[in-house]
Amino acid sequence: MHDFPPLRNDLIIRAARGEETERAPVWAMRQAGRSLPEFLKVREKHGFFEICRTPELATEVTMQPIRRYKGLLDAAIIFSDILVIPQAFGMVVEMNPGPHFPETLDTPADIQRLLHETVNVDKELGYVYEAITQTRIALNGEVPLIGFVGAPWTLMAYMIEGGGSKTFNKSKAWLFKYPEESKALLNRIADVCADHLVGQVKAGAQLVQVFDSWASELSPYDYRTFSLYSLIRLLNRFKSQLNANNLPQVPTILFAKGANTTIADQALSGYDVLSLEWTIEGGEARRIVDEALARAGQTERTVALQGNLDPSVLPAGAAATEEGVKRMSESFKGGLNNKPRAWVANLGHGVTPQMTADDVECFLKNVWKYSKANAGET
Ligand SMILES: Cc1c2[nH]c(c1CCC(=O)O)Cc1[nH]c(c(CCC(=O)O)c1C)Cc1[nH]c(c(CCC(=O)O)c1C)Cc1[nH]c(c(C)c1CCC(=O)O)C2
Repeated sequence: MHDFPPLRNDLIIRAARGEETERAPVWAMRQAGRSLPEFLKVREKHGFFEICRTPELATEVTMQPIRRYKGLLDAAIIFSDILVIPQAFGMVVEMNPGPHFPETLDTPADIQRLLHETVNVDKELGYVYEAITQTRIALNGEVPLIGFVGAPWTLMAYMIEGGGSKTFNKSKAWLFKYPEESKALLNRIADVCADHLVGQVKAGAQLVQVFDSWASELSPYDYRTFSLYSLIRLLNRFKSQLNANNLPQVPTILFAKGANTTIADQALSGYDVLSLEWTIEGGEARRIVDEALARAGQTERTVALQGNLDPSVLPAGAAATEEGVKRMSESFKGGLNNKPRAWVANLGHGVTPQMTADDVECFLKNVWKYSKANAGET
């Protein structure tokens, strides 16, 4: 491990560990990206994956929102993509403008086409670790740095569909026609994802998030059987390798987008924080999580929650954003004396190019205003 400057803001780490905080820590998924004119400027000259693979550029765009929203953000997230894992397996992924795989996995026989049986993450993804180390130096202890990976199911779906999909017909056909081969593929992806997260922690990541963007496509049974099963394998391997390498057990966040019917199962999966889409209220999710923990006898554990304002509220303007943040804060608070407990404020999904930087700043300022203890009380 490198010697980095001491951390001056550990609010998100305390919330992720289940503590009450004086106000809710806040960041925004995709806070770096096309809502920022300074990002678009870098993008004029450099390709998307070129930025990911050039540590100086990745560091620069990771730092852009930290600089712009001076003091308002409680975390940075490393600029990279979930699709670096299929690339590490040897698949070609283009960004034009969405992700596109010229060659997809059509049947289990195609798995042989994956160049690597296992992936040496240091060799294939060392550029991410270099970017993380450079970003930690640039952050100078201002806020923690989040590392991330895609979830095995979401990555498998991309590798089979070749890009986004409305129906997920091809990837679901795999699950139902070739369940054993699908599980084997999910396991293989999970192991590489775990290794990639370990590499990120070794390089300086202080929390990690797993993005299961296509979680809501599966029935509760299939989510448990295929996705959550591989997410638990990923987590167990990650934690045991951190131990084996004398690395800190950093907080883990699971974003199973829209998978609201399996929140109780997610609560028992071992992740420290569950990130929610806007299709469930914070208070309702808290009740489900706490009941699941009580039923399982895990009363000493707290599972924190993250989220979950509908991102579409932001472009609707300052009044709508203030009203949305106020309602969100009321729903997620619940600590003693009206303090936020075990809550990381965020959007329910990422910042989009439809938002301006001012829209995002308005969101952040309102979280500061309404998530404070006693805010909004008369
Ligand atoms: C599904 C997914 C992907 N990538 C990611 C996910 C999970 C989150 C989610 O559900 O949105 C994760 C991701 N992608 C990116 C980050 C960077 C860190 C951050 O959050 O600021 C993160 C955490 C940069 C990016 N990844 C991408 C961009 C925009 C591309 C560009 O600059 O041209 C950025 C800033 C491209 C990308 N990458 C991906 C898609 C579907 C797209 C195109 C969609 C879009 O246009 O927004 C795959």
